Amino acid sequence: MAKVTVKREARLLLTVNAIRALEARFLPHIPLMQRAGAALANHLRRWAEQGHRIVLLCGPGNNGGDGLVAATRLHELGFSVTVVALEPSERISPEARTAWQDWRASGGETHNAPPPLVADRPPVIVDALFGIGLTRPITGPYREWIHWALSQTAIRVAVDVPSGLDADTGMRVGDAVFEAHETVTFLADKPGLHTHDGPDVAGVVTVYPLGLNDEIAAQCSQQQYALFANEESWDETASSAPASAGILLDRALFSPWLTPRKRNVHKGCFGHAVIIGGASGMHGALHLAARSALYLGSGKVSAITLAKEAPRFDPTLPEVMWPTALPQTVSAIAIGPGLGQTSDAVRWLEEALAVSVPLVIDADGLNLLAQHATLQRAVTERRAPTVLTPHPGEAAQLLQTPPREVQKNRIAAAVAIARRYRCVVILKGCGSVIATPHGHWAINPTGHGGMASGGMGDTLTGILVALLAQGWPCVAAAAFAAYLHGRAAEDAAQMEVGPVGLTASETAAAARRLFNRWIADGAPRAQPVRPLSDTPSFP
Ligand SMILES: NC(=O)C1=CN([C@@H]2O[C@H](COP(=O)(O)OP(=O)(O)OC[C@H]3O[C@@H](n4cnc5c(N)ncnc54)[C@H](O)[C@@H]3O)[C@@H](O)[C@H]2O)[C@@H](O)CC1
Ligand SMILES: [K+]
Repeated sequence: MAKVTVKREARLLLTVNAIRALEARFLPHIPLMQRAGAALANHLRRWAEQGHRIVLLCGPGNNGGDGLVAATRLHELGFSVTVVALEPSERISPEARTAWQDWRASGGETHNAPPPLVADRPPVIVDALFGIGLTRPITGPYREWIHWALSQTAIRVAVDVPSGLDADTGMRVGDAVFEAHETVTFLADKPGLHTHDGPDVAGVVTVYPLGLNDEIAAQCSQQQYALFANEESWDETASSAPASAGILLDRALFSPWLTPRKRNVHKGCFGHAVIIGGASGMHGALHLAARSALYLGSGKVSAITLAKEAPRFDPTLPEVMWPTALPQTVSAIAIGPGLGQTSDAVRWLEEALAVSVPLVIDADGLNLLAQHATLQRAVTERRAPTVLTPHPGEAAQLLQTPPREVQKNRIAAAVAIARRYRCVVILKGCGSVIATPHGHWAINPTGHGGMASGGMGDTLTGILVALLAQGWPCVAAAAFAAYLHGRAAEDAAQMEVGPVGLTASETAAAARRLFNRWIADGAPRAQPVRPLSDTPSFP
C-alpha cells in the first residue's frame, strides 16, 4: 500500500466509540490490520535501514496484531527484528490470529521477555501492547516490559496509542505508561494524544488513514462545520453528551478571517474593547489584558479598574482609556483579570452581563459566576455570545466538582460547562479544549510548559476580546485566540525567549508579530511597479 502520511492536516479527532463505529463499517471489506501493519513497517523502515535494531513489544489484542504484521514485513525485507510477546490466547481476533500465523511462517523468533540489547546504535522500541482497547492499569509482564523500555537508551515509538494512556481523555491509566518519542496512529487522530498528559506521552503524532482518506476528510469537514456554524443558536434540543468526534485546531481553519486591512478605514471600524478588573494589588492583570487587546488590533481599548487608588492614566499604556463607567459605544467586554470577589466586582459583572455585546468572563469573574445563582441565570439568558475561559480549578468551581474530575475528562467537562451556562468555553491547560453548548469541541495543539506563568491567562483574555471587538464570530475567536496564544509562545521560544521564563507581555508581543505575519502570508501580492528610472530614456 502506498504510504499516505497526514500530519498537521489530519485534524479529525475520533473517540474510541467513533473509531469502533468506523471499524464496524469498513472492517468486513478492508483488511485494516494488514494496512496498519504495512504503514507501521514503512514508518520503521528508515531506522532499520540505518542499522537500528527494531524491537517490537506485542500485546494480546489487535494492537499486538499490528505489531506482528509490521514485524513480518520488516523480517521479509531482511531487517533484524526482535518480537517480544506472550503466547496468544484462544480468544484473539481472526485478524490477530492471521498476523501470528504469518509471523511464525516467516521464520521470525519470539521472545517471552525483552532480551539484552547490545548495539552501536540505540534500538527502536515499538509499543504494540495496548491501543484503544485499554480498559485498566497495566500489570504483570506487560508492566515490566514498559518499565524496561523506559529504562533503555532508545527511540520509543508507540503504535496507535501509547500503552497506559487513555485514548479519549489523555489520562494516564496506572503507573506503567509507555512514554513515546513518537506515536503512529491509525484511521484518525485521537483526542487523548493532544490534551492533558497526551502530548507529553505521545510525542510527535503521525496519522495513517489506511486508505479511508475520503471518509476521514468528510467527517473532518462535518465537524468543522458543526463547530463554527450557527454558533449563536444554542437550542435546547442538542444532546447532553459531547460529540464523538472533534477537531484539532490548525491555522488553515482561520484563513477566512485573516484578511488584510483596507487603507480607507478608521479606528471605529475595529471596535471598542472594554476590560474590567484590576482590583487593588491586581492592576497588572488588567494592564496585561489591555495591552494584549491593543496589540491584537482593537480600534479602541478602555480599562475599568476596581482599585480606588489607581491613577486614571497609565504612562506605560497611554493608548488605553480609563473610564469609571461603561462607555456608550462598546463592541466587546472582558471581565475578570484581577477583578477580585468584592460586592463591587459582583455589581460590575451584573452590569457587563446586561450589555448585549460579546462578553468574555475570566478569572474571578468565573469564581463569582460559580457562587451566585442570579449571575448564572443572567448568563444563560443573554442573547449576545459569552465565552468562559476557566483553568481546571475554575472549571471545577463552575461544575461544583473536584479539579481532578475535570482533568479526568477535559472534553466532557468543557462541554458540560458550555451546556450549563449556554456559553462557548475555553478549558485552559495542556491541550486547551474549546466547546460549544451543542456538544461540539476542538483541541488546541499549540503552546508549551513555559506558559505556566502568571499573567498568561490575562494575555489570552486580551487577545480574545480584541478579536470579538473586531467582529470575529464567537467560536472562531475563542479557538483562534487559544491557537495564536500557544503559537506565539512557541515562536518566542524559537527566538530563545523562553520557554522557561517567557513572560505574558512577551507572549502578547509575539502574538502581534505572528498575527500580522499570517495576515500578510494570506494576502495576494501585487506585482511591484517598475521604477521610473528603469524606463528607457528618449533622445
Ligand atoms: N479499530 C480498528 O479499526 C483498527 C484497530 N487496529 C488496532 O487494534 C487496536 C485495538 O485492538 P483491541 O480492541 O484488540 O484492543 P487492544 O489491542 O488495545 O487491547 C487488547 C485487549 O486487552 C484487554 N486489556 C485492556 N486493558 C488491559 C490491561 N491493562 N491488561 C491486560 N489486558 C487488557 C482488552 O480486553 C482488549 O480488548 C487499535 O488500537 C489498533 O492498534 C488496527 O489493526 C487498525 C484498525
Ligand atoms: K500501543
